[in-house]
Amino acid sequence: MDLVPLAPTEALPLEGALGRTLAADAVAALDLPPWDNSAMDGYAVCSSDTTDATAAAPVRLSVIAELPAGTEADPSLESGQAAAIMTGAPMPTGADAVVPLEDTVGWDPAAPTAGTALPDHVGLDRPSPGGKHVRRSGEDVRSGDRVAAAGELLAPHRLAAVAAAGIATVTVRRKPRVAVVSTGSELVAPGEPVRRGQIPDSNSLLLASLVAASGGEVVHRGRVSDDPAELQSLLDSTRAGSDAVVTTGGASVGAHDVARLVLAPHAPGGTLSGGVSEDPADLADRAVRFDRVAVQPGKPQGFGLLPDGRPVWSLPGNPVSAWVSYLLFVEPGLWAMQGRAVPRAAWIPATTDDGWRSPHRREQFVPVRVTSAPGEPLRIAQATERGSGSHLAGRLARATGLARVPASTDAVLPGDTVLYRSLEV
Ligand SMILES: Nc1nc2c(c(=O)[nH]1)N[C@H]1C(S)=C(S)[C@@H](COP(=O)(O)OP(=O)(O)OC[C@H]3O[C@@H](n4cnc5c(N)ncnc54)[C@H](O)[C@@H]3O)O[C@H]1N2
Ligand code: MOO
Repeated sequence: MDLVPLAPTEALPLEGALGRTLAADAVAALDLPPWDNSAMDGYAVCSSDTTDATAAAPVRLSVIAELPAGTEADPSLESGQAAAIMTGAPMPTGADAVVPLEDTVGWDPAAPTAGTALPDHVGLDRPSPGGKHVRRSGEDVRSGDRVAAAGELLAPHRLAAVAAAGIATVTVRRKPRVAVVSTGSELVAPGEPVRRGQIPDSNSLLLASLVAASGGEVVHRGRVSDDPAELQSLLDSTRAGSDAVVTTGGASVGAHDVARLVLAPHAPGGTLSGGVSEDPADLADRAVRFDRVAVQPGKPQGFGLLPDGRPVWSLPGNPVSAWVSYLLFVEPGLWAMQGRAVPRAAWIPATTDDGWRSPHRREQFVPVRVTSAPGEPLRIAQATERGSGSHLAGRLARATGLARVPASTDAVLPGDTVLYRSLEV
């Protein structure tokens, strides 16, 4: 993650900031609430007037005003007086408690409330302590307080909190601009007739959709053949307009594994292997490296910086492998580019209905679906019913998420607890 560059910042109106990450703290422009106000529809009163109220000897207060939400009026209450007040209306000077309508003498739940005349008097049959049903100015947020911190995602509820605090513009990270490329001479556009040897390219749609969900902007989505010149020319043509590149396919050890040949040209078997690197950085830690990582699926992985500085993730071509690899490696990378501090991924315990084998010393990720009814303890079952067969692109549609099995586990048995991440959103 240390290698990925932070996206530049920009100021945005709140309307366009959903899903962005704050690059600077959002600081309240107001006290919240801005003034003491009522938490109930009822009567604003002086609590000292109500101290002796009982059912046998109710207190009678004269009603001097009506205060709807939005009013600027501030009638000064004296002892013996009350003001009808609606939820959210400012407390009148002198009042320190609100008596809900339901707690007033003679209140009839069946009587119409709208359009009725203001009564002259209101009766109270119990004391109402000072502060009761009053929302204090500044009790939520004070002007100058931090409402949301740099690094936090502007999710709908956080965006609303920022708006509530009187802020109109936020400083956020620009969306990382990502080029998504499927590699493979066997790929055709979805819906095109396939001759023997060909398959529809599903990975570029998968990855572009995932990039958008991670807060990135897809500036290019396409496919190239296994001819290294095609991938190289795509890298060149997207250089100016993208901040990162994600490829699938050609990440393994085969003779035509184009991503590895082009992205790691100085590695053994690469297009420039045996030659002398002109750029010492190619040989340093920043260069793109291809490794076998201890996860299933998703073993062959490439990652590093291109000579132009763009991070590139080279994911395996098998569709389930591409999905899992994206979630493990690319999503955190795009979050890091947005300076996002708090990872959103939540893994929760679930009981599995079925069992399957898990590879020794590799953490396993299995497409699963929820089988429990809403409200029941969470249960899951394999979506593909054939382990994590990483080529089962069609059965992926049955999955609602992924289960995660630790590297130390060789077999999952029916009734075992595994970690589950929902991926329906
Ligand atoms: N000798 C070895 N062979 C393989 C190994 C290995 O370690 N040694 N690893 C296997 C594993 S595990 C994986 S995963 C794959 C990854 O290979 P590549 O990244 O080189 O992927 P490809 O060979 O290009 O494709 C694999 C598979 O996926 C299909 N595919 C590719 N792109 C797409 C796409 N855009 N949409 C849908 N399907 C796609 C492709 O047709 C292949 O069937 O390597 C194993 N081999
Ligand atoms: O790693 Mo491969 O992704 O197991 O199928």
